[in-house]
Amino acid sequence: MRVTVFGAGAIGGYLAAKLAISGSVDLSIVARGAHLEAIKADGLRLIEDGKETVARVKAAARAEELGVQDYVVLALKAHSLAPALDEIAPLLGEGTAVVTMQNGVPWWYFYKAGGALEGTRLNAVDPGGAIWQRIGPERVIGSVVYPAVEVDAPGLIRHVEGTRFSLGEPSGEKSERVTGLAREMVKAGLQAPVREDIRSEIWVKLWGNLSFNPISALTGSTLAAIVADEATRAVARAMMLEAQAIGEMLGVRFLIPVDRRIKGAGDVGEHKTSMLQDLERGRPMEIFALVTAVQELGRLTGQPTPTIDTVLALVRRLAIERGCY
Ligand SMILES: NC(=O)C1=CN([C@@H]2O[C@H](COP(=O)(O)OP(=O)(O)OC[C@H]3O[C@@H](n4cnc5c(N)ncnc54)[C@H](OP(=O)(O)O)[C@@H]3O)[C@@H](O)[C@H]2O)C=CC1
Ligand SMILES: CC(C)(CO)C(=O)C(=O)O
Repeated sequence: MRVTVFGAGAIGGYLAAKLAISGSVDLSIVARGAHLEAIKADGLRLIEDGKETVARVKAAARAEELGVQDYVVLALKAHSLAPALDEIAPLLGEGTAVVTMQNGVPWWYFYKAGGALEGTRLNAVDPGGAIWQRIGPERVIGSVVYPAVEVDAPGLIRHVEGTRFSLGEPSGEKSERVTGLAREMVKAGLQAPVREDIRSEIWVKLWGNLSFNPISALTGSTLAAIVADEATRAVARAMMLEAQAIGEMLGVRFLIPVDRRIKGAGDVGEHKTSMLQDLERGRPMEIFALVTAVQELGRLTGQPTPTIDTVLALVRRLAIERGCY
């Protein structure tokens, strides 16, 4: 099985290191800059449970060096996908499956979703429908990524916690391609449950990201602090209820109550969300996939989003001012 991880940063680097150490797939990565140079020189280094392991991986700057794959895992940030389409293309052949590992609303959301919006392209995550057209939603295996991972230095991945990558076909089918990939991930020591309704799980993760991430960026607060403060908790809750109404219009089942989801976020503790970390590092924030796309879904379903609109206006402005938009 030929697998390329495109964008082997924190999440992609973790997945690639685990698969490479397990050794049962023909694994390669596409990376760039100092990170790529370090991996080529010293291997992909993974710190997990306090122990460092070095994974020897085939690493390339250009996909042409690797050729057509059985699976391509897109582990870029959501806003990096469209600019990378030309670079991804050489990896795709007739039967190549593409696993999307971005947080937020995926660009393929309305592929095989059924209902009146079937086939709708989401401008917030796929401007002009270019990703839909160039990659093709029929290749997609969706995922929800739970591990927390960081890149500590070029070539050095630090796993913080969690091993679960839920997988699912947009159609809900338990196809050979999704179960085959799940088997390899499990062999590598990861949890890879195959879901029949991956969209509902995407929404439960998104529920926290669409609210806590921008609020943390705006306030500089950790998850625990946002939840402990009655006023910021109320803002997050209002955003989540607006999102829930949208999701339910789209047939999503929210299997946990909103207050339990809020408590779960608070229990993560003194953790800075990825959006706050990106802001502090001067990197682009995933506003489009986590917030703007939900606003767009609100417009498409006719659901009002007053709190989401307000927080989005503020965080967008902040991102522009700081060069992180
Ligand atoms: N990190 C985490 O703990 C979690 C992350 N996620 C989600 O996973 C996704 C990936 O996040 P994360 O791993 O943190 O992001 P990272 O920024 O760590 O990794 C993305 C990698 O892709 C590289 N990249 C971007 N464009 C290209 C390109 N054209 N060619 C080659 N490499 C490229 C980046 O390089 P460069 O640095 O040079 O831009 C970077 O190394 C996001 O959607 C995030 O929200 C979900 C759960 C947890
Ligand atoms: C920590 C958490 C769960 C915040 O909602 C997250 O996924 C992120 O920081 O992007």
